[in-house]
Amino acid sequence: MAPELVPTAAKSVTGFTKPATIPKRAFVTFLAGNGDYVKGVIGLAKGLRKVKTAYPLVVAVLPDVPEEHREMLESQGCIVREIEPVYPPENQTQFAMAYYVINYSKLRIWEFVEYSKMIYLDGDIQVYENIDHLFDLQDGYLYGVMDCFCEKTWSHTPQYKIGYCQQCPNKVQWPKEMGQPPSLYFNAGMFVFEPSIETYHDLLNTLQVTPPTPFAEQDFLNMYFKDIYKPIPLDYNLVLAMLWRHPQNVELRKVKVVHYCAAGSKPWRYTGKEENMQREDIKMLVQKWWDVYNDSSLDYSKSLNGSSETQRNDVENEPFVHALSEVGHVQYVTAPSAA
Ligand SMILES: O=c1ccn([C@@H]2O[C@H](COP(=O)(O)OP(=O)(O)O)[C@@H](O)[C@H]2O)c(=O)[nH]1
Ligand SMILES: OC[C@H]1O[C@H](O[C@@H]2[C@@H](O)[C@H](O)[C@@H](O)[C@H](O)[C@@H]2O)[C@H](O)[C@@H](O)[C@H]1O
Ligand SMILES: [Mn+2]
Repeated sequence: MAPELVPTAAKSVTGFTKPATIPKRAFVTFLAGNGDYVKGVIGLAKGLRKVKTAYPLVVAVLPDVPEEHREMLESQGCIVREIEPVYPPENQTQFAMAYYVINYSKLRIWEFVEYSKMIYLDGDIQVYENIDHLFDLQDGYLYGVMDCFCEKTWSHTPQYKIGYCQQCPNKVQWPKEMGQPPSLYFNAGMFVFEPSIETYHDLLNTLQVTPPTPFAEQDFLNMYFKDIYKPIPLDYNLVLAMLWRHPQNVELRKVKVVHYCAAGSKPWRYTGKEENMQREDIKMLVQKWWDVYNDSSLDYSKSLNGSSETQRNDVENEPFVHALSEVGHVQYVTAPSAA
């Protein structure tokens, strides 16, 4: 039985004691529809448990996610939060994928202000090594991994047309007559951010006056956060196309997070028929995803050894303890457990 941790209240400058404000952190993902993406989110929940994260996974669900799927997520220890859809202004845009229009609803996560810092992860992402340290990145910035412009999905862009990609900026020089090269651009399948009501309202207001573009909310987020976006290494969000577009940039053994976004690579839909899907590295990564998804020892109820009540308290305490230690000036004293 873990020793009871008795946090002493933080001493404030006025000498009055007040409960330490506990900065809460969480991972957050997004789920829409009644289809098979719920498998992606369940896999993500089990993967985060396997790497022993100290933080919970919040799932922002659209109203069309059925009760059965919500219960499956709760039984895997997820915190399910219903959000209202967000639609872009009336438009004739041809999105790179027609369903991208629902991805604007991701913007609702800026409203989750009970959390001081969150890491957003798409449902088609898996975490294979602990990335909790990303929560300690300096506040005031949005962190994400630079995307690649070389897939056909980018064929509508000037950079694709001239063969320019930020992943190899020296291969094709950006022609002066085309003005400035594109700003650094992150893949919106994974990013570290700080929820904020002011930012949330400004995002929604700005969206309503911003003509939609092919990569939907990903384009919009890159435009909105252009001045505070900071790139982090691709080990934190391997966009699979990097394996064949920029293999020189990838050291697979160092990769901590894999993003199954290449056409045909969603593990729960994998047939191996699409281009690049017969590659040995793709087959290995798809199998790796299934190994986590099928590992019953990672199920929420089974991962709590001892009495689930006691262990659940410890599990629930972990973020609490972690958060307390974050606050820095809080000293806590271990005391013999009551039992
Ligand atoms: O039918 C859908 C389509 C998308 N999504 C969510 O929206 C994210 C972004 O879509 P997707 O990952 O398919 O885009 P990609 O990264 O492949 O471009 C997914 O990961 C899911 O979290 C969903 O829940 N249901
Ligand atoms: O709604 C737009 C989506 O745009 C991004 O996916 C793209 C992007 O990664 C391209 O670079 C790839 O070529 C493409 O395959 C992939 O689908 C995000 O992963 C997703 O979360 C979401 O924001
Ligand atoms: Mn994705």
